[in-house]
Formats: sequence, C-alpha cells, structure tokens
Amino acid sequence: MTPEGSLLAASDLHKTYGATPALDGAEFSVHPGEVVAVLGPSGSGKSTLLHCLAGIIRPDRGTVRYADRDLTTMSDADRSALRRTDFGFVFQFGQLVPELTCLENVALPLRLNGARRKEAERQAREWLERLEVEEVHRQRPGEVSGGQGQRVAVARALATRPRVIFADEPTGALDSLNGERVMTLLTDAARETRAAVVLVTHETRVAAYSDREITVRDGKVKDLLAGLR
Ligand SMILES: Nc1ncnc2c1ncn2[C@@H]1O[C@H](COP(=O)(O)OP(=O)(O)OP(=O)(O)O)[C@@H](O)[C@H]1O
Repeated sequence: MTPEGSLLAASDLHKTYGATPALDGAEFSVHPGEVVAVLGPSGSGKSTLLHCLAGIIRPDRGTVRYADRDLTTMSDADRSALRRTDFGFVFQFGQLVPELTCLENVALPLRLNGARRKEAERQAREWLERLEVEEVHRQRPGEVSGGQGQRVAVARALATRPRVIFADEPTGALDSLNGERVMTLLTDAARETRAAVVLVTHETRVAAYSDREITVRDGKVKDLLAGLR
C-alpha cells in the first residue's frame, strides 16, 4: 500500500546483480516538498534504490508508485518521458555536456520538453542567477571550477521544475564550503517549488539538510523515525 499523501513510494523492492543481492525487500516513501537522505555503508544498495525509484532500472520484484502510476509496469519509453518531465537528477560529477555552454546546458532539458530557444535560455539564465553562477553562462563546463559546475548541474536539474529531484552524492567532489552552499541552494529551491528530494549521501553533514534520514543496510531500509510516528 502507498503511504498516505506520498508522492513516490516503493514497496518490497528486490534487485540482484548475478549472484549479488543489491536490494532485499526495501521500502521507501517521500512526500511533496520533503527532503529524504539515504545513508548507509558502501555497497549497501543506496544507488540501486535511487535508480529503481527513478525508473532507471526495473527491480526484479516489488512496486514503485509515482503519483498514481506504477513505474515497474510502464514501458521504457513512458519511463524515459516521465524522467524528462517530472524528475531532475544531480550526480557527484555534474555530467554536463562538455560541448555546450553552461547556459545551453541548463536550457537543454527545457528545450527537450518543447520550449523555444529564447524562452529556454531566459529561464536558464534565471536559474543560473539563483544558483549564484550567472557569470559563467558563456563558459563551457571544462572552463569552470568544480563548485561552479555543480551549481550549474543543480540549475539544470531544477529548471524543468521537477516534482522529484534525485541527488546521488551531489557534493562528493566538492570542498566543505562549496558543498554546504550547493546543499543550501538545492534544498531551499526544492522546498520552495514543493519538489521532493531523494538524497543519497554517506556524509552526515550533508544529511543534516534533510527532513528525514533512512539507512540502507544489506539492501534493506531502516527508517530511523519509523517507531516515533
Ligand atoms: N551494475 C552492477 N552490476 C553488478 N553489481 C552491481 C551493479 N550495481 C551495483 N552492484 C552491486 O550491488 C550492491 C549494491 O550496490 P549500490 O551501488 O547500490 O550500493 P551503494 O550503497 O550505492 O554503494 P556506494 O556507497 O559505494 O556507492 C553492491 O554489492 C554492488 O557491488
């Protein structure tokens, strides 16, 4: 059953890679505007959980419900379309398109969703301003610092106003000052737009920006507050 009022919820997720079990009955849910940190030791299944929740991989068993749809039974094409319109992604290394300027990188998802170039670039510029990196709009990702590049990546993830943002170690490649600034900008923008955030991290300092923490261990999820609700 989907927990009351949740936007994205997974139940009894199982995923095995060959003989390696990655998820073993994992449960998860997040509400609109809520930031959930996913903690746990290396290899415990955090990224696999995130990829199942985002419809990037299909679990062997279990369900992932987003709004009123079941991601596990949707076609690959429908899941790709949903990722483009409703989900945003931030990874450890920004994964910006190196040939495009920073402005074009942020405008890209808007263009893919049908916006005209001028309008996409106007909105992209606003997001760059908001993430405090307006000055790099003409530069290519290879010409900016790690912290600037990651802010551009966050701007790109937020530009389509996604309902869920998936962030996998978004500050992993940054020094602590830049990491904290990126987390503040990301979580403030998400709360303001009522986007849910699924934040995979191994740093408690980063998890401190969340509303709730869960821990993945051996492919199972432990919700630290479950007993208190
Ligand atoms: N594509 C894959 N092929 C084979 N095994 C995989 C694959 N992806 C993950 N695994 C295995 O599944 C288990 C869970 O991996 P996962 O990446 O989800 O863990 P994690 O908690 O995100 O780890 P880390 O913190 O190191 O990134 C590990 O044993 C890993 O080796």
